[in-house]
Amino acid sequence: MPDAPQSLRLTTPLPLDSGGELAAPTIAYETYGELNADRSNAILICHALTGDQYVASTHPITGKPGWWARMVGPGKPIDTDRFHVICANVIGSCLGSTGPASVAPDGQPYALRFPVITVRDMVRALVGLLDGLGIERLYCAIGGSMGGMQALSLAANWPERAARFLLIATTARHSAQNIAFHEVGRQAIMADPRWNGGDYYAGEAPDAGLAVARMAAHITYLSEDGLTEKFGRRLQDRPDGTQGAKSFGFDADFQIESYLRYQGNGFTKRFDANSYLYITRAMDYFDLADEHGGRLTDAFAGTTARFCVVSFDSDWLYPTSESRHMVQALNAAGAPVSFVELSAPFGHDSFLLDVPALDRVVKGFLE
Ligand SMILES: CC(=O)SCCNC(=O)CCNC(=O)[C@H](O)C(C)(C)COP(=O)(O)OP(=O)(O)OC[C@H]1O[C@@H](n2cnc3c(N)ncnc32)[C@H](O)[C@@H]1OP(=O)(O)O
Ligand SMILES: N[C@@H](CCO)C(=O)O
Repeated sequence: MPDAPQSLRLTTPLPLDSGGELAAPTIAYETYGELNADRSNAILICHALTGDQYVASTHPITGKPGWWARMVGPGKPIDTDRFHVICANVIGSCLGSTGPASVAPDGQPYALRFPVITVRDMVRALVGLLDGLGIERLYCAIGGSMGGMQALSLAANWPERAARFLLIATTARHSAQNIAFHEVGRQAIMADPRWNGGDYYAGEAPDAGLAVARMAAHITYLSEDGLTEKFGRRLQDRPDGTQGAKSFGFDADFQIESYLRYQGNGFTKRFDANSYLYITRAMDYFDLADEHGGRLTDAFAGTTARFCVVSFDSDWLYPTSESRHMVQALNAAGAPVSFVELSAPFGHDSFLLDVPALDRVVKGFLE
């Protein structure tokens, strides 16, 4: 079991890549397992776009198990009998860390007055959290998807803060295709009249736009084979009990339509539309080579850490070629790095699902 929900307020303003700063942001986090006497067994898990700090504990809104409960816990690949696990909600999000829905110093929600942040800004806040917790050097920093971007950013900008980095289903640079999908989602939110220029906290939220954004994004987290296997062209049972019949209208005739509507609507219950805008923007801006003078290798110059890079053969969002690119850069920087492409049918979200080979890789790397 985790400790009670925890948060830490940074005591100084957080400088941002945009040139601005965030006044004393709050970082909400969860911990699992005991920190040992010499503080050498801490693992930081960084979450993906819509993830949160509830990595292995019940989500306070959905009531569902933590998003990596299969991976984190006593005797699990990230073994909390051995490691002290920390997982924090990124700034810009909406599960307790400071974000656009938070109250600004003037007493009103930030909304679009919240500054545009980068992945490096998120990590700067995480480093502030580690400082506050008195953890100088992590045993390992781990992340999938945007979590992997954070781990990469930590490796590049604060290399002394971790001895190992485990990067899963991620990339060192957001591609044009990924920026394009994010832009579709943002436009769906902004086209919802309830979005109201981001100023909706006193009224109804732009759930219709946010649901469409999630539906479009969710497709990118899956794979064609996975969709065919799970739904194919099968028809959805209708609310009136009719089975296997087309409506000759625009109901959710196909199971995949029904599924996407369900995922889209469910998402609006646990996520803030403005946070979605800010976090997707941070991901789009992520380009580690560009941050380090144009050569990815230079981002890792002088690192003494060990790296493990994992990709999935069905992930077309962050394909294996992007992982290879990271591995080549790490090799060129002289870093010890192991790399594996795992076979799994679930697309990008494979890192969240039942892929026993991933469990073995994670456990093996931590040993
Ligand atoms: C670090 C992080 O990334 S944290 C964020 C990760 N979490 C999320 O993304 C949460 C939302 N996403 C999901 O649930 C993702 O699909 C996953 C990857 C996490 C889970 O995948 P799976 O276990 O394969 O579940 P699946 O995608 O099939 O969804 C199951 C749900 O869809 C519903 N569903 C399945 N078929 C249909 C259908 N035809 N019509 C309507 N609903 C359907 C199921 O009833 C189930 O509902 P429930 O979640 O309320 O129990
Ligand atoms: N499905 C996960 C991973 C996206 O990269 C999320 O919603 O955060």
